[in-house]
Amino acid sequence: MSLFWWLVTGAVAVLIVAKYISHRRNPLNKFPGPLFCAISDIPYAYHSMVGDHPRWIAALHDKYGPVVHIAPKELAFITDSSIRDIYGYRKGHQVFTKSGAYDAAAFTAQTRSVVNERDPVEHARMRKMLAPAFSDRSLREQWPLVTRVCDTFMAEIGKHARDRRTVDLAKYFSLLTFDVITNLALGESFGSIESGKVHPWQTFFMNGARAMGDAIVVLRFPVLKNLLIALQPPQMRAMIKELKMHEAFTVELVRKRQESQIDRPDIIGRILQRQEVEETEFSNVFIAAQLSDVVIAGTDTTATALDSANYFLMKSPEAMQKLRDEIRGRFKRYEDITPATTADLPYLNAVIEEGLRLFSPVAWPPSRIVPPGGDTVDGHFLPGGTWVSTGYYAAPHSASNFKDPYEFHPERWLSNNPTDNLDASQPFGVGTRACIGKQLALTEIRLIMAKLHYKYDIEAVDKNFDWVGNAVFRLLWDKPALMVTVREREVVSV
Ligand code: HEM
Repeated sequence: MSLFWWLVTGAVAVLIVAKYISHRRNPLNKFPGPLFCAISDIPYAYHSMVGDHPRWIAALHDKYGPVVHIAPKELAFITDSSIRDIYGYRKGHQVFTKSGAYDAAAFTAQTRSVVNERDPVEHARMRKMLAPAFSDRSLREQWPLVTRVCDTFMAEIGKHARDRRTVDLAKYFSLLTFDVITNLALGESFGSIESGKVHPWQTFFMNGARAMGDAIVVLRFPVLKNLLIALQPPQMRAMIKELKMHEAFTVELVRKRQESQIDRPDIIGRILQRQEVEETEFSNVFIAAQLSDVVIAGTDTTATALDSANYFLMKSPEAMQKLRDEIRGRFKRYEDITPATTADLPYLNAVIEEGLRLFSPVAWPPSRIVPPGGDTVDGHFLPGGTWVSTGYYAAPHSASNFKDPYEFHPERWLSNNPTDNLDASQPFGVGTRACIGKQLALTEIRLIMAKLHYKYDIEAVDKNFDWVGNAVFRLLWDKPALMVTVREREVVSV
């Protein structure tokens, strides 16, 4: 063997011994899980890269129980009490801050933003700045904007029905939620629905989110990270170029709006007003970073919720019929369907909850750090610095929380339910870092569902297609087409 191979073999041997020693000393070793996960981040990274991460975590819980050692310094949980311990407020306990994984979710190196800010005080400042845009009053003022976009979507779907063309509902939901959010967040209309095409800027956003998913993995391997920064392979250079274009484009939108003095009840308008209240001037790049978060966090998530609710309904004719009966029984005219009148449709709400439970749009385990000095999760004392999470996908798919966890039963959300632990499904998160757009998302979803199923009968083109099973997870879900036929129920004016 040459000297080179002796050196390589020696280096590998030293690495294995070092890993073994640190493994023996790791206090998390007492928790169950695969040995490879306990000594290396490789399994975590591998499942992130192949796109089955949420399913992998769920399978580990099925095998090892409610707490699993998923990476050397990281544990995953699935109980509702772990959700409260990790993400909620506990009197006398310190906050579990977001983990270093969130450093990957950076819009720019110049500033942090509401999603990736890890410091609780700074985050509270950002949340306060954004809160007025998501207040009940603000949302009420924004409904005409949302309703207009929803009606454009309905008219476009109607063209497919009249021409007897099939339609990719997943694509159209994505165009719809992008048009809604860019209208609200930035006061800009990109007309994606009318064009039937994904706007290049939406592609920037989606590519940006995927790049963040890859960066989350790379950050786990500091040597690899430094190597990539030093070598800058072509894909990375292209990605950085795209991120910079995205940044410049968003900052320019903010600049234009600052100068225009338009008074419009949208999210950017509320942020600009906030400057006057606080008597501070936020930089354009700071505002752009917050708005970019809102667009990334609010577009694909809402579209995924619409996709899954409709996919599962098309697989369950009985549930579909109950939903149609509820909506068509409640509304005499299409014009009567509004954000206010759709708030209290019990079956519709149950369908949405169940879709979110079965296919959580945020399916990545949102990790937090146990504070210095250590703290308990689910009754286990954990050393400070341990990364912990409750899987928004894994928890609702565990038979320890839900009966027949992989089956679509909206009824579980309707009446006293002794078999399911409904608190274990928290698709919008819990605590100070929970979703700021929850009310906006739910109202938008209810409005679209009610309008769609009032006016049209939709059916899957291929009734056996496993749409959920074919979705790949890369921070967001990469979803296959959801091909449907649409038939107009009756002549109703839009
Ligand atoms: C069905 C749709 C949605 C789901 C399931 C969802 C889910 C979530 C979850 C689970 C979190 C916490 C993530 C974490 O801890 O890492 C979150 C945070 C967030 N969401 Fe949503 N979201 C949805 C729609 C929206 C919409 C429509 C908006 C904005 C218009 C939005 C804006 C945000 C923001 C800004 C955060 C960060 C909050 C913070 O850290 O303070 N989301 N969302």
